[in-house]
Amino acid sequence: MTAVKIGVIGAGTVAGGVFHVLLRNQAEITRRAGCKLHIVAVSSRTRSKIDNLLTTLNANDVEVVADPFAVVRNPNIEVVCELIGGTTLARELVLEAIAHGKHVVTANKALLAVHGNEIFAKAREKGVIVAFEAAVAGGIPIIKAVREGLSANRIQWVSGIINGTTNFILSEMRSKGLDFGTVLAEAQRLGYAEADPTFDVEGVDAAHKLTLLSAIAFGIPVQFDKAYTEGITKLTAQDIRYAEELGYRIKLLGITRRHPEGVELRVHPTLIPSKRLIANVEGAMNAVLVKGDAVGATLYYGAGAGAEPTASAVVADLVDVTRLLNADPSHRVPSLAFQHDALDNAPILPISEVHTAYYLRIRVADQPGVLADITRILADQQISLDAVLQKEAELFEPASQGVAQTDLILLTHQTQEKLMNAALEKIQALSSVLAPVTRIRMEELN
Ligand SMILES: NC(=O)c1ccc[n+]([C@@H]2O[C@H](COP(=O)([O-])OP(=O)(O)OC[C@H]3O[C@@H](n4cnc5c(N)ncnc54)[C@H](O)[C@@H]3O)[C@@H](O)[C@H]2O)c1
Ligand SMILES: N[C@@H](CCO)C(=O)O
Ligand code: NA
Repeated sequence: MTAVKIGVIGAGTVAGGVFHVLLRNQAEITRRAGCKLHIVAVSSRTRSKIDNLLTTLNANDVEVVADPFAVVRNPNIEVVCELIGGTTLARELVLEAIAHGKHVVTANKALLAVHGNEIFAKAREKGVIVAFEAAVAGGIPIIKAVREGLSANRIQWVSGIINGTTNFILSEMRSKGLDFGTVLAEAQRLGYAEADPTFDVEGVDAAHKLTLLSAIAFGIPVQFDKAYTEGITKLTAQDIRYAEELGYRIKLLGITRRHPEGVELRVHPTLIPSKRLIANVEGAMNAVLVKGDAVGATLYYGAGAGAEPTASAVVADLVDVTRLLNADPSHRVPSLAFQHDALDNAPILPISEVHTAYYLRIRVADQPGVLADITRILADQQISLDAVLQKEAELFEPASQGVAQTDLILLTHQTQEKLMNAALEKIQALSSVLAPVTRIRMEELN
């Protein structure tokens, strides 16, 4: 075999990166793969941009087609690279490619988090590979690390910054004092954001990736519908500042942890001690901590979004597929790391069952007894405090009759979320509590 024939679907940010990386490093990649990786066709909705790219790269032998089904049904193509995103057309195309006996490489975490069980099952039936390194933490080879490098371990938990857009937004808000909208627009311009950026800022993209990480870490089916998902849109500059004063950074963290009674699967803003390495991951960079019983804690860091970092993972998968083209399917690494008939049916725990510590910001009337009322309610739920901070009193607007108000910041020890919910309901009902209580979860990550 002198070349493996690849069809690319989509001609956006990641596809552009794939063309650049593959053509620039063609000789080096061929030496690794054992034969040339040849893109024979690309499907694009529009012509001018892809034509310009191919001309610039002197890749005039690549056929440009409008219909993506012409790629997946092309008998000449052995590997389909799905880079359009979304879960409807992408699902049809990937299933059609598999039905035609083609291997698939995809960067599409939404597709696999939602339809992964179906897609992996069909791929197994047809004896083809569905590779997805680019779908989680962009260029960081985290899928390979967890699925292959840590296969001796009983993995205890995985926790990570796995959305570049939100990490970029939080970093820029904290360090430059920029507002949310300005930074989001910049993340979109830089090609980090999803086609629908609410997937980024509401934590959905991170939950897609966490679902895949959880599946390969614990050998469970993908269960995105059971993930707890909270984004960064309600975070205020004030909370970012208070956290900083207390020695913490706020990051959008994905956390999946195994317990005897089930698996935690949650994405939410999280206070992390500033001294932790992961708290200092800035911009669109990602970092994933994986704790195994034998290896201990391991940390993987790198670019989580952007054209060429993501292309790095896509092309690595293309090399893997090429090396395995003639291998017996039973010798391949299983899609979800564990043998398909050995998956665990451990339940995903509802967020109300999760144990964590909390940062609470409570806007109160600055009068005697308020703190005592709040701490009594917390004590009634067996919640103990780690720290209390009272900000300087300020005056209400004139309409509020000049009542002094202040922010109480409380850091609690670990408790169960349902106990905290019960306490917060009572705290919120106090007449001295003047605004909705802000609650942000905290993790020590050790
Ligand atoms: N941008 C990143 O940093 C990044 C990183 C990791 C994974 N991903 C994933 O990679 C995939 C592609 O992302 P992107 O950033 O390149 O997106 P993009 O919007 O830049 O590109 C998507 C391409 O698909 C094409 N497309 C969309 N719908 C189509 C349709 N119905 N028919 C034909 N073409 C269609 C678009 O025209 C565009 O060319 C997504 O699944 C995304 O989640 C992106
Ligand atoms: N929108 C995603 C792209 C990488 O998956 C992010 O910002 O992380
Ligand atoms: Na990756």
